[in-house]
Amino acid sequence: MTGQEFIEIEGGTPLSGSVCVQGSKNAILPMLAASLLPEKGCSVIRNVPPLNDILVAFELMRYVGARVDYFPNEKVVSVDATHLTRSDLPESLTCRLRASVLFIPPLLARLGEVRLPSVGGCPLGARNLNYHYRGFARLGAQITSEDDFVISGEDFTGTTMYLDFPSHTGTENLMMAACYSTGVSVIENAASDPEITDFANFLIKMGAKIHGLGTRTLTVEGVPALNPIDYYAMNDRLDAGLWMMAAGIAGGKISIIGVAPGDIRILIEKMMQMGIDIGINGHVLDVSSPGRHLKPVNVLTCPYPGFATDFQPAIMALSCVADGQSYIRERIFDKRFSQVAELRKLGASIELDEEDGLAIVNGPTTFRGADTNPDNIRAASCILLAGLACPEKTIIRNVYQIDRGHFDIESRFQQLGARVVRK
Ligand SMILES: CC(=O)N[C@H]1[C@@H](OP(=O)(O)OP(=O)(O)OC[C@H]2O[C@@H](n3ccc(=O)[nH]c3=O)[C@H](O)[C@@H]2O)O[C@H](CO)[C@@H](O)[C@@H]1O
Ligand SMILES: C=C(OP(=O)(O)O)C(=O)O
Repeated sequence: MTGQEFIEIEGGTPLSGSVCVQGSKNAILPMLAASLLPEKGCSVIRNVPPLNDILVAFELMRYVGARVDYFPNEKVVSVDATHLTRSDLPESLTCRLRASVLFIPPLLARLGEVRLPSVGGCPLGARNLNYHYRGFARLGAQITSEDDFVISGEDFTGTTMYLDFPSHTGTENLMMAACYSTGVSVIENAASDPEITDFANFLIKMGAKIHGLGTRTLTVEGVPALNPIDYYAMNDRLDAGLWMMAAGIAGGKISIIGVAPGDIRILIEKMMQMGIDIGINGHVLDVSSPGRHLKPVNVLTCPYPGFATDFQPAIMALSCVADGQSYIRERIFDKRFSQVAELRKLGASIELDEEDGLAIVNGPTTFRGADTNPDNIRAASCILLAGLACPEKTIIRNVYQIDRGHFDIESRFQQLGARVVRK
C-alpha cells in the first residue's frame, strides 16, 4: 500500500453472485490482546483477515516481546507470549490503532505496568477513555500519569463497576481485567454487542468464568490463570452489512455467505422498510433490490441491539437515492458525520445539524463523479456505496481507511460484477 493508491468506482451496474463475509476485526482485536495473558504456550486464532488494524496489533504484540506468526492464506495467527519483555507501547503504533487500549489488562497482568501514549482510530469526536481508567482504578490499579497514561498494579480485587454509557472496548477491557482479579466483579450497564459475547467465549475457553453473556450485566469470577487456546473468531457483521447495502444501492441480487441474521436484525428491518428484499436462508442472506425508488428511512443510532453507529454512514448513502426525506440521528459519537462533506461532492443534498446529531437527507440524488478523501473506515464504505450508484467515476483516496476494515475490497466487489479497481 502506498499513499498514492486510490480506489476508482464506475457505478451503474447491478450486482450478482455471492460473497463471503470476513472475520470480525472488532472481535479479533481484543482476542489478540488477551492472547498475551497466558504465561506459557501458543494460542491460535482463526478467521483472521489481513486488515491494517490487525497488522498493527501484530506489530504491537511483537514490540512487547510476543512471537506472532500469521498465515494470511489460511487466515490463522499463532501467538506465543511466553517471553514478554516490555510494556511501554510506542506512539508510532498506538496512534494508528484505537484498540491499543485493549493491551492494558494483559500487560498489567504480565508485567505490572503499562505506558500507553495517545491512541488512534477513527476520528469520531471526543472518544474518552475515562470509564476504562476509572474501572482499572476500582480494581486496584494506580494511574501514575494521566498525560502519557502510565498505569500500574497487578494484584487486583474484584469489584462492582458501572459504566455511564455501555462502552464497547470499555466493557471488553474491564471484563478482561476482572478475569484475573481475586474474587467477583460485576460490570453494570455493560455493552452487549455480539463481538463482546464472542470475546467472552474466547476468555471462557481460556478458563475464565463470565456470566450474563449478551446482557447488560456481566459477572466475572476471577481465576488464577488463563490458558492458551485454539479459537475460531466470529464473522464480521459490519462487513456483512456493507455487502447488504451494496446490493441495496446498486440493485441486483446477491447472496451473502456467513451471516448471523440475529446480529443485524435492525439493519435488515430498516433495509426492508426501504423496499429492499432480504431473504434469510440460515446463515446466508439473499438480498435483491431495484437500486432505485427506494423509500426514505429514519435511523437513530443506539448501543446494541439498536441501530449500529458503524452502519450510519453507509445507510446515509442509500438514503441519498431514496425518493424523499430521510432523518438520520447520531447518538453515539459527537462527530460522526464526516461522510456528509464527501457525499456532497457527489451531489448529495444533506442538511446537517451536527450539534443536534441530525442529518436530513433530501433524496433522490443523481450522483455525479467526484474525487473524495474519507477520513474513517465507515465514511469510506459510505462513499464506496454511493460510487456504485454513480454512473460517472468516483475516486476514493486514503485507501488505508478501507483496508483497516475490509479485506481485499476490490476483488470481492469485482466478483459481484461491480467496476471497482485499485490504482
Ligand atoms: C475497535 C472497536 O471495537 N471499535 C468499536 C467500538 O469503539 P469504542 O469501544 O471506542 O466505542 P465506545 O463504545 O467506547 O464509545 C461509545 C461512546 O462512549 C464514550 N465513552 C467511551 C468510553 C469511555 O471511557 N468514555 C466515554 O465517554 C465515547 O466517547 C463514545 O461517545 O465501539 C464503537 C461503538 O459501537 C464502534 O463504532 C467501534 O467500531
Ligand atoms: C470506529 C471503528 O474502529 P476504531 O474504534 O478502531 O476507531 C470502526 O471499526 O468503525
